[in-house]
Amino acid sequence: MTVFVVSLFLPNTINFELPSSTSTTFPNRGRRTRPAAPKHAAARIETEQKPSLFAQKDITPPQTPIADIDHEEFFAQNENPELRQVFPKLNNIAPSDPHSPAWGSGRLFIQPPSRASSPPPADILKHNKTAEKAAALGRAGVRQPQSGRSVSHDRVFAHADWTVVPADQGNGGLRNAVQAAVRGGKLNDKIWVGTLGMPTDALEDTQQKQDIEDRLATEYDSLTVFCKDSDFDGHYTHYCKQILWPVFHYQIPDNPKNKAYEDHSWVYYVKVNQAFADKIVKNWKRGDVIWIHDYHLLLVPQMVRKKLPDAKIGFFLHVAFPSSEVFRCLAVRKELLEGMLGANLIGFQIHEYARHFLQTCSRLLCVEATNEGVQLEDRFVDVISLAIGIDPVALDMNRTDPDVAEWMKTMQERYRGKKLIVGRDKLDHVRGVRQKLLAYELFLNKNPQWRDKVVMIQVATSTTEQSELDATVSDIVMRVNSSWANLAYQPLVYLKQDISYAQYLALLTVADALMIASQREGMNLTCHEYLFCQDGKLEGHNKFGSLILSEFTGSASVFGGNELSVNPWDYRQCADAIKTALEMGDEEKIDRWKKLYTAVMHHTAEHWFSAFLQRLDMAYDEQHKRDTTSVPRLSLNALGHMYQDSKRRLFMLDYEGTLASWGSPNNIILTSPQRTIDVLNDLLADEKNIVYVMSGRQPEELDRLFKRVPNLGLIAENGCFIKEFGYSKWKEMPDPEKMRAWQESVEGTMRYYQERTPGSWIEKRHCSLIFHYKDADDFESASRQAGDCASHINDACEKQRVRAIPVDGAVTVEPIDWSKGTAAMKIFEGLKKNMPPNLDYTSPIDFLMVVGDGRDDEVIFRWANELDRDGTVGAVTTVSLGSRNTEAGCTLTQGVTGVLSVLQKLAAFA
Ligand SMILES: O=P(O)(O)OC[C@H]1O[C@H](O[C@H]2O[C@H](CO)[C@@H](O)[C@H](O)[C@H]2O)[C@H](O)[C@@H](O)[C@@H]1O
Repeated sequence: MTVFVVSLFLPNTINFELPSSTSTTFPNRGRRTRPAAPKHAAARIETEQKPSLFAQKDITPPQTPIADIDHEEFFAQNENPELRQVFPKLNNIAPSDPHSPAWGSGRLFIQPPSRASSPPPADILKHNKTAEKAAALGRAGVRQPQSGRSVSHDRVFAHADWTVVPADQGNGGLRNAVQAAVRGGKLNDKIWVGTLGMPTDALEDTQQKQDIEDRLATEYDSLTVFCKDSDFDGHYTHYCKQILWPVFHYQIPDNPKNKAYEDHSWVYYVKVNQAFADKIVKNWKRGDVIWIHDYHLLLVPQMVRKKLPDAKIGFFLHVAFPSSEVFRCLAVRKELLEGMLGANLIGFQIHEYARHFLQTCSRLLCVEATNEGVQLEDRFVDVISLAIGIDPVALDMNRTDPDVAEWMKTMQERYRGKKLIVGRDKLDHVRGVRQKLLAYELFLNKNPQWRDKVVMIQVATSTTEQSELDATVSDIVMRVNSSWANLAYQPLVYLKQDISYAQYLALLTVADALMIASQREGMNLTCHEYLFCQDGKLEGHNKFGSLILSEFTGSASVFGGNELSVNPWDYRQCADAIKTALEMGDEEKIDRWKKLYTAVMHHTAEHWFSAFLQRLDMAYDEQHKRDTTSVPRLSLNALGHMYQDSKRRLFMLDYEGTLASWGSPNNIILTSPQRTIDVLNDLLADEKNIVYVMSGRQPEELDRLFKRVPNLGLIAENGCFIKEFGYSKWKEMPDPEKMRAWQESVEGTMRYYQERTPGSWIEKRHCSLIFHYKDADDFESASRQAGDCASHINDACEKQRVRAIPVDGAVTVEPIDWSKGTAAMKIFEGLKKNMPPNLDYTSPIDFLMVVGDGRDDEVIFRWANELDRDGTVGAVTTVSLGSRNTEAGCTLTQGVTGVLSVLQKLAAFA
């Protein structure tokens, strides 16, 4: 079995070697802030290629979860010279949050320039004459020549030498997790699927391109997805960065500059997602696992599902998932949700994002969402939260590099006698660098005693041009320094460029506090790496520094309040937190750090990786068990034998959709077809048979329907009322007072939505309320209202023990504590104690048949299967109609007619 790890960027990219005279003319030749990459490429690849060293050399792999692991013991066990060979060089791994540089812009490597221009405006895209029209308007949309390059010029790349190097963009957390899983023996066979993260039009139709693809496939376990430069630019720079990234991080599009309402770059998002799906489909073999990552590829799960209905697909969202109120601003919200729902398992970093997703599906798609996942018409999609973490083993190795020690020494000398507050963040609005600096300024203003004694070092990496933010931040930096600096002291060191990995580790180790002020962030692994580096293991260090962390990061949910939690919008609170961090006594510092460190060591990258795949296996098996294509057909022959061999039989039969076709819900005088009445009477003619009919309808309706079937047992309103077999009185299961109480409040809410949905109506039953919108004038908008209505009721009514369930064209609100399952249980218990008056023998039930067609029948299938499993009933048959996934033991595809004819045949055996 191979695991396809699908992520926008491959862990490797290409570095070209051009004659120096030529290369200088290419804008992509970036400033080298790190040593030449190829040297490290080889080392990194070695790490990736090696099979589990733990497995090879009898080194004890860390068990997951490793919360209780003793730190000393853990590293002592893994301190092995062999292991060091796996991490021979620093810079083999990057920070877990590496901050990708802008695509196609000045970078570390020599790569072709992009031939993309900005995506054309929406009105241009609608027409075929794109080029002419754009040219006539003199607007972007046709490929414009750009300075420093030309199409013929960049062909030089097609003949240049090249090497594979570790990419400087992408998800470092994911890469480290894959590496840790390989090392830990949890992942034997993997294939990365992704792009090179560089423009590739210049390589079009060349042998070079083929060679690169082949080399990556054979030597680096990587399938390369090639897209046109303009497609990738539209996808990544535009749709991902300008629409999805801000919206997923709550940058609500309420200003005219925001692009969330426009969708011209959507077509590129679709194209790139499709290119990924095609690549996967082409290479997938039965048994392979597909694990797709992050917001760049939200449509891929469904695109793959369309072609490979049986594939095992997982999806993990690394960034935050916003509340439904924010998500609904996206023009293509349904497509995005449906794209994700192509997976078998969807993972989020924390519970809050998973809950938002479930709520959003319920509201916008009007589907049933439970705590476990989303019930679609024909499939269930599991939803979990599982926080990613860092790889302590690799980090431990890498920090012993002499460069780290060197940098630590330099910094200690430079900042002797000063407390250091550090940070490394991407410079965009979401990461809150501005708020952080303002808080620091306030802290210095309020605490003169600290001036001269504290330095904040802020590294700000920039991915896209954010000139306004850039200017604001620079102003603050200047203001702080001009207010409080002197010849020997600079309170704020601001580096608007990335630093080497050695400097990064040194910075985290010598710091007294780390401050993260993200307005939103999926997780934030920088603070995990910081806590790890603060363990005092490096010579001369015994830090246990404080962590000031925005409450809006995923990591805050993992740390359980042991950090100094701040709201980055509350500058006063942030300034106070800085003071607290600097003045905290050792005892409290160590106590907090220990708890935080335990959390870091519990949520490791390796644990995350293997736990997700385990959950995916479980979800897939469970979903497939229920898939009707793998559920056998009912065998009449076997059923007949069981029927004849039994002494006392119980039938539990659903009514609408099973014994009769669905009637109109507002048809007051509902009648049962004669054939149904006859079949039931035939069954009841055999005194060994006890027959119950179950329905969501009210007792009065069922009385009317079955007045010509004496002795029939009835379950009304999905289990809230029972009329026992052979009796004539109904028993109401719930307390009628309680029912009245919740109905009163829920009806008000329902009425609100109903009034806004022309053509909808409310049906009131004794124990349930139903909002019908099947015949609404505008079905689309009605289903949105219905989704909101369901979600509103579910949020408000948990205490009243009722739930709203979206069903086909309606939302049903009913009590949680009563169902067909609870009714069946009660009836069965009763049968053990009391004999129905017309039966004069005492044999226990040895034949049980349950037939149903709806989701509400699943509880009773489950109940009956349990009686089968524990041997309470000798012969149990559970039958589901239709094609929805089910827990029933077998299926019947001929609908109501099929059910009636099977029952008729059984009755004839008497
Ligand atoms: O900038 P992108 O190329 O679009 O990628 C977005 C970010 O992805 C990674 O961060 C996300 O995943 C991390 C690990 O799960 C998580 O800690 C972080 O909160 C997420 O935003 C990557 O680490 C960042 O550098 C990218 O900017």
